[in-house]
Amino acid sequence: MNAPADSGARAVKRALISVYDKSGLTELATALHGAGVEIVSTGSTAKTIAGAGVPVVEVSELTGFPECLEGRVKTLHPRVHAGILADTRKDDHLAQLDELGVAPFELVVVNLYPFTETVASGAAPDECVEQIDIGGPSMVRAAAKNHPSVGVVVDPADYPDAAAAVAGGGFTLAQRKQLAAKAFRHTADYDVAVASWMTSVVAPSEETAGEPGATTGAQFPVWAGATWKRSATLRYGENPHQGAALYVDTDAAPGLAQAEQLHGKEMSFNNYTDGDAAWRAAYDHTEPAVAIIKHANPCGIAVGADIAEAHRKAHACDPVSAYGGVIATNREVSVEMAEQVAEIFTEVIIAPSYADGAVDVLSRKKNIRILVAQAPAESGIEMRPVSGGLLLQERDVIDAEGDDPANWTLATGTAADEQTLRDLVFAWRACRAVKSNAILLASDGASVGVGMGQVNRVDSAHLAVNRAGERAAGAVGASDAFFPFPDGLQVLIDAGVRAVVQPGGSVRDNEVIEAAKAAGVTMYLTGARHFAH
Ligand SMILES: NC(=O)c1ncn([C@@H]2O[C@H](COP(=O)(O)O)[C@@H](O)[C@H]2O)c1NC=O
Repeated sequence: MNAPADSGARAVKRALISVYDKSGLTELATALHGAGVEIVSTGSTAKTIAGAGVPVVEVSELTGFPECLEGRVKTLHPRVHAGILADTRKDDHLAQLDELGVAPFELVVVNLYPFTETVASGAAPDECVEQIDIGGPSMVRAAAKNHPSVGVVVDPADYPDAAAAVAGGGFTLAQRKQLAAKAFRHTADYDVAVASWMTSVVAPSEETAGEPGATTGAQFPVWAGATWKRSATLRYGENPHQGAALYVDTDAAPGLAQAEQLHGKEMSFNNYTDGDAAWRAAYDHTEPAVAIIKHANPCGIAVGADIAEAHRKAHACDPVSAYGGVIATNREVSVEMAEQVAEIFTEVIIAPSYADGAVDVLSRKKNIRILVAQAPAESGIEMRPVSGGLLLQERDVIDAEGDDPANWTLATGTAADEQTLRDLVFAWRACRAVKSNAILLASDGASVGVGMGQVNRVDSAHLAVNRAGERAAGAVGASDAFFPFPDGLQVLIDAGVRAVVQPGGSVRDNEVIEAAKAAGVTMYLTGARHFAH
């Protein structure tokens, strides 16, 4: 590959190579040597190169100073850094190099000590500290700053292109800029990992609120850093006039953002937000469960003896709204379920896996997006931007004391029989996925009416009852937060709901409980709340 004359290409005569990850190293060194490049290198990198029969100059020969302090000082020397940082477009820099007897480097190849991997392995703090690379980032940053004169390579995947560029007359200026930007991203990722660990683990702030589940300095450090990598540009955002892209958190456990798409049109912005809500809602249940989501709210959630049954029950909740929905399952999609879904216009289906033949059945619909994803994180910190800042909170998971029916208080009515209690537990879990104010009516392990996103609980109750129709009579109900007045509950009572679960905690709990009592409705108080905004 010959660089065009006006491309700013600079012939590579001398390369500095210092890499922890030795993959592809001998091939690169061989290619550089073949192109007439002199190679200078550190300790074990030099040994690997020499072992491949490629001539190499040890960096200690260049500096006249031994690598010392267990490798803490190898390349941190003016003879190295002057060679990297000289702006060879400038005559006075070249003259100074001459005076100092330093030759410039046109190529720097570095990758860093595996700090993140060492921390993840559970290594002791001293060992982690030893894996904080100092000399490597210094060279990378120096070379990236000096990209008008130097090419910098930090990723073994780029070696073949680098070798080709060198053989073709050197990197173009455009290539050196791209490489420099990648190099600064590499050191930025690295520094964020080190700074996060230092802040959260080595020197956490002392404040603790003391309450169970309360905010502590360790959960919410004085500084929070993360880096995101763009993994897709999207056709548009929430609306067609908004541009949008998908980024993946380089340190987080994989989730929907890393899902593999097996079939269908490109995922849209709204597919991702609905998909995330569906994915999480399905995994709020331990039995085979299906959640069907529209605009981040469930139009059907159900559990079943198998996934096909769960899907039938979830779909039956609100077939009108399920049209064009996003479906998620917490179990493998069976062929039986696939046949059912194939009959319904569905935007996206997300599952942990698909039985043999299920994808073929689903793919009969050209556009349905079929995704395989890893189970969502069971806990962790979630972020929400607000103007001028960011809110961080612990993820709301179904594991609070109040989510276990053993800890519920029977406020009034007869204790629920086994099936009723199962339905109450299901309704309570399903309600977590509904935007507040949330009222969810359920029967036989399936939602039958969902009221969501209203600014008062009475309207949510009306919505749930209207959607349930005749199915409200005999159903159970869950409310994501307490009834502030008896009015919302009364709507459910009037529709024939026979048992209700709610957090309790209103100053008017007595009035609410009295209304249930007067109607002969069983009411459990959980003491836990599941607002979702
Ligand atoms: N301290 C230094 O002067 C220094 N110079 C280069 N390194 C790192 O040493 C590693 C390569 O060492 P070796 O060639 O010995 O395997 C590279 O990951 C490089 O980033 C250094 N190590 C850590 O800071």
